Amino acid sequence: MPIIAPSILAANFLDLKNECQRLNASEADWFHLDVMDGRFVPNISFGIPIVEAIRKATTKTLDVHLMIVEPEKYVEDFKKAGADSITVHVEACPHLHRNIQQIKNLGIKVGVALNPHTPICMIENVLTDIDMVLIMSVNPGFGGQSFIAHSLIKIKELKQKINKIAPQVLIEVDGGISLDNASAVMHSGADVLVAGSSIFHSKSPEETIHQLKKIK
Ligand SMILES: O=C(CO)[C@H](O)[C@H](O)COP(=O)(O)O
Ligand SMILES: [Fe+2]
Repeated sequence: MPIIAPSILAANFLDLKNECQRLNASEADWFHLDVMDGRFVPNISFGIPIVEAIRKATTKTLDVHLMIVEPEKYVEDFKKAGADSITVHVEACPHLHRNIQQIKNLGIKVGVALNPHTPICMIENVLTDIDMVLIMSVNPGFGGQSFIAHSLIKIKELKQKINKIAPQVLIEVDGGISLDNASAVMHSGADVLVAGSSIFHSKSPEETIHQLKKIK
């Protein structure tokens, strides 16, 4: 059964309290929070105050996806704001091993994200140090983009590697996930499905989450 992580980026920001309450009452497992800085990615989303506010609105896991440069300057603040896990991008971290240790020392889970063009081998030497790998199945920066088909090959390759050396590491897939492709993503080896538009822009987000949850 997949872990379902709705991406708040696609929620109605004017009615965030209600959106959180709906997710609380749904089968959603995690809240996925996309933080964008306008430097690592060509878009700015939200930051620490929103994470803090959402923390007050749910007891579910807050899965913070940092699409920012120099994450080491902010991870402590995101932990204080209520993050249960922080994922940083390998492309934004020239000292990735150090960044991972810093997040682990905060006592929360740590993930590493890979852009669509970044090969799996870039994280091979830290796989045993982390809790999760996030495979970006769109170019980061925006919700509502189309799933990049090559991601399936990448998920399979990562799954094989993880099975061999770090079977406890979760594979999270993020970008363009819908009821049409979620089954293929799961069969390729995913554990966590992030979905923004396909949940929040559907007729019934609760029902879409329920259908995603049923995927084997
Ligand atoms: O990290 C992200 C974008 O950079 C988002 O999590 C992702 O795009 C989810 O939105 P959607 O399901 O609409 O593609
Ligand atoms: Fe994300």
